[in-house]
Amino acid sequence: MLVSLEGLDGSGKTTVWESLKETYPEAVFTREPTESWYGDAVSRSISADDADPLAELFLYTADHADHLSRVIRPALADGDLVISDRYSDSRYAYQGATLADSTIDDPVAYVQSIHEPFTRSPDLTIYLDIDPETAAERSGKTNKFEQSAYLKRVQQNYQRLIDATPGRFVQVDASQPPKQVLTDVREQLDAVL
Ligand SMILES: Nc1ncnc2c1ncn2[C@@H]1O[C@H](COP(=O)(O)OP(=O)(O)O)[C@@H](O)[C@H]1O
Ligand SMILES: Cc1cn([C@H]2C[C@H](O)[C@@H](COP(=O)(O)OP(=O)(O)O)O2)c(=O)[nH]c1=O
Repeated sequence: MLVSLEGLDGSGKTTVWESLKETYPEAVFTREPTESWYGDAVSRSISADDADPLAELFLYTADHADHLSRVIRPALADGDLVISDRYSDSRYAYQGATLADSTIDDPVAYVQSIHEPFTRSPDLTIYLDIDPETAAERSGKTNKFEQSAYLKRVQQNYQRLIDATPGRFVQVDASQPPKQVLTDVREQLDAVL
């Protein structure tokens, strides 16, 4: 089973993901961007304020393709539980926002369309729900994605994804104290496992 954790920067995904390692020690814990050289290229792009948004989309997508073939598909073939800190919805929501002012009519649909022939959808996506202002504060506004106006667009895109496939998502109130967020996530996971 493939479970993804999604949400705005600062929503607490990594905090939850780290804690889940104790709860599910047998699971495969992974993340996007990955730690491969494709992930390194993505990190360089994140730090570049003038990165071309379309070039950046393809860097993230290359990292995802490698992640799928090297980590996700083999782990699922072995019957493992896979828990990924960010996955394809991050591309739909974030690059859907960076491409909003481009010549592409419907960037979210476009980004989905380039994934559709090869990706593997998560079985469950836990969305850590937080308002963009709190998200920007918590994440420290250190990169170009961590600004509240941009995160507002990203949030709208996530909402669109949730509305399109409500059965795949569970939402957790990420404004709660960390302990309660973790309890809610564990409850949701235990219910499906
Ligand atoms: N529920 C929470 N309430 C308050 N602060 C939190 C909560 N969860 C995480 N944080 C803090 O917010 C910051 C970002 O958390 P992090 O887990 O890295 O988020 P993300 O991976 O979604 O960007 C960290 O300083 C973390 O300690
Ligand atoms: C995976 C992914 C991340 N991102 C962005 C979100 C983050 O701002 C940045 C790095 O992701 P990440 O390291 O998960 O940041 P955080 O822990 O703060 O959420 O890359 C995308 O724009 N598209 C993607 O496909």
